[in-house]
Amino acid sequence: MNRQTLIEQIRKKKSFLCVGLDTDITKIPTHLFATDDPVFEFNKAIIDATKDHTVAYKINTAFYEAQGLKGWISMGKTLDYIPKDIFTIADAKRGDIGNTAEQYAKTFFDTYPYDSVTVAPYMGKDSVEPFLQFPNKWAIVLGLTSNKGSHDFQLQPSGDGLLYEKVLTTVASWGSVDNTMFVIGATQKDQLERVRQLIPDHFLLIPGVGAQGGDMDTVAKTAMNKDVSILVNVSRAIIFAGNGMEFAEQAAKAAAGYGAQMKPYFK
Ligand SMILES: O=C(O)c1cc(=O)[nH]c(=O)n1[C@@H]1O[C@H](COP(=O)(O)O)[C@@H](O)[C@H]1O
Repeated sequence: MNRQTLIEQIRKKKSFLCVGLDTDITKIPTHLFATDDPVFEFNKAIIDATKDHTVAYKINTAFYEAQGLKGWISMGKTLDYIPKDIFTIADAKRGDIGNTAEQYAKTFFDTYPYDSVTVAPYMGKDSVEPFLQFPNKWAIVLGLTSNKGSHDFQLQPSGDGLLYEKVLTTVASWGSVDNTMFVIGATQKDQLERVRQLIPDHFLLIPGVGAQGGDMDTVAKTAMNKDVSILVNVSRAIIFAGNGMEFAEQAAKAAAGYGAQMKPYFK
């Protein structure tokens, strides 16, 4: 999906909600274990319940990889089930030397035809560039993450600024606003303004709202630009809003709640 189409989808739905399908098999409702693929049945119901409010789904591959072959099968079926007009993110946080990175890009752009994949830039340019070679595909590069560990390196001084600032401006020079997004944690509210000074036009994937305590309004007010250019991810607070027979209805309610919070930002 290209930038223009994504922006059109966001404006059409008056939403920048990304639902995270972090499907932890130990947390899905027990009645689903009567089916032959409980993880996929869970995801299918969540997608049906939330798709009207959602412009993107983010599949965190860790929860599927942990299940081995069956997990990869459930992931592939889930990706296939997501409506084609909704942006898809493989949250795989990949990064390696060039020839290996090419295999990762092939995995999440061809074998599993996601629109985008999250990438860790620690290994530098030759580890990110392979993800920038595919038309209408995106590298979503970790910039300033939502976790406490962001203070260990990302928020440390580097040259005349902070390390994450150098990452944003350097990585932004490797690609374009049409194939590079950045992960910026909603919990980093003091840095959001600085982020937009450095990268005013790039799409941002913003996790950390909901279970991690990030604030939707602060994010919207500070990070939205003329093309909106934000995808706010919510995983656990939506997909595990309930845990019984009514889990999908409760997920729908939670997604509608986040959707309602976004509406006022669309004139
Ligand atoms: O790359 C990510 O998606 C990510 C980056 C980051 O800095 N923080 C972060 O929470 N995430 C992911 O975003 C999701 C957040 O999940 P919830 O806290 O349940 O909404 C998880 O899949 C995380 O792996």
